[in-house]
Amino acid sequence: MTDNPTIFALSSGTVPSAIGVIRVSGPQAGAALAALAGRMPTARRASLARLRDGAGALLDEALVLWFPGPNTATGEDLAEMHCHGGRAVITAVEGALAALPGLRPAEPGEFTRRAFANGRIDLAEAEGLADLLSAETELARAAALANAGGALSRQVEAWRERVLVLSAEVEGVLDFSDEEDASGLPECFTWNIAALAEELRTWLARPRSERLGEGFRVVIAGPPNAGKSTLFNALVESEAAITSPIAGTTRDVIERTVAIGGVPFTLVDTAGLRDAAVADAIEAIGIDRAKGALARADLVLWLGPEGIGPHDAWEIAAQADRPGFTPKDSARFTVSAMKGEGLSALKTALVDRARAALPKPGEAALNARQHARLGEAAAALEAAKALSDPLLIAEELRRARLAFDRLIGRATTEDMLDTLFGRFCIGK
Ligand SMILES: Nc1nc2c(c(=O)[nH]1)N(C=O)[C@@H](CNc1ccc(C(=O)N[C@@H](CCC(=O)O)C(=O)O)cc1)CN2
Ligand SMILES: Nc1nc2c(ncn2[C@@H]2O[C@H](COP(=O)(O)OP(=O)(O)OP(=O)(O)O)[C@@H](O)[C@H]2O)c(=O)[nH]1
Ligand SMILES: [Mg+2]
Repeated sequence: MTDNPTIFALSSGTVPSAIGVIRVSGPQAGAALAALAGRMPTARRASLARLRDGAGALLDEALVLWFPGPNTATGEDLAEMHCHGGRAVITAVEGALAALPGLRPAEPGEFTRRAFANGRIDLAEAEGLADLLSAETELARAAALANAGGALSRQVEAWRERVLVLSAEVEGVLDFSDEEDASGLPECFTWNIAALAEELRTWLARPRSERLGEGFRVVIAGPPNAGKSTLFNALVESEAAITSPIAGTTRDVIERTVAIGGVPFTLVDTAGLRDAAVADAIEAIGIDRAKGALARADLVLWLGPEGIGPHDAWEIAAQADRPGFTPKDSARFTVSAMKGEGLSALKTALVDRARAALPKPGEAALNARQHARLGEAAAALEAAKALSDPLLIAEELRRARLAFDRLIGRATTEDMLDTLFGRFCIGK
């Protein structure tokens, strides 16, 4: 009981709310529920119960659930109390739980950590869950759910199996290496290693999952008064940037992360680019910052004269509603941010462009940690491919397998787990 305390926490977000779900996980979960509810509810069936503290005082009337382990979300005995979500209600129920022997409040991510410790989920699935909880867009949700549901883990298991088969072949050669007719490894062996390494390289080249949080970076640039901030405001659908007829209004780089068509974007407004000699000192700093932002863009929307923007920028003919506006042949889009004209075509094109650069919907994407481990596996396989000594090949295959194990958390360190589970909120 001391080395495995029973934990409890509010698992349903902020108070006050309509309903506050308090979860209890661990060996004392059943006893705790019985103590508060006055009886042991039927397993896996919702029922209404009066919750009372140790002195018999009524705390709340709540829906309660009892999930006996090990087939539960945490792999332990698990109880839930769906209380009224008022601050005092939650505090009172938590207080009654804390007074019971062997119970303590959960740390951030501790329920998920137990699910991992009990083999209910692996590391890649836990990371998927963390991403799912922080997903802000439809695309991020779909990618995180794929990983949380084990899409990446299953893929890694399949690769690991293939390496195991290859290892067995090498070991076979090693076992018989004393014999005279030891013919070495078959030709298809190297070919199989190469094919696997190639497959890993394809995965490594895919867009990374962090991109889903950061969004596709679109930088709006051009000379002063081109209508950059007005277009920026229209795209982020708020008056985030000041607009005015005075040239040099925007000085700072202004960023907003928004979802357009379920796809995450970071839109960036910049100071108008012009000769630093014409600009005042502050504006000149702004122009420097704008150049910095341009360097980090995934795509530039260029609102300036034809042909002098960044070479792969999209040229935008802005302020199309102005009297005397002359359409430009070179412009990819003609818009009036003020009248809202041409914006939907621009948005559609931006969504298409961003989708190509971001993880595909529902396709398992790699985060930085997973990418590093997979990179190690690929490097080991490429090394194995170049070797002829079976002993050395066996060693490289072991390295590849260790990298896969680390990827899905068969081999982990406490530090790594602290970092991952610290990402979760209390109650998850
Ligand atoms: N009320 C409530 N809602 C919730 C959760 C929760 O813990 N409580 N979850 C918390 O994350 C998520 C659902 N995740 C869950 C994962 C596994 C099991 C579970 O009991 N699994 C068993 C039995 C499955 C079954 O009945 O078919 C198993 O896998 O063996 C429950 C919830 C989201 N919604
Ligand atoms: N008629 C019309 N006026 C526009 C349009 N877009 C911008 N303007 C006007 O043009 C002026 C400059 O617009 P801004 O969006 O501030 O231009 P900017 O490119 O951000 O300028 P700086 O921040 O100084 O570099 C403002 O007076 C806007 O109201 C448009 O689509 N139609
Ligand atoms: Mg501006």
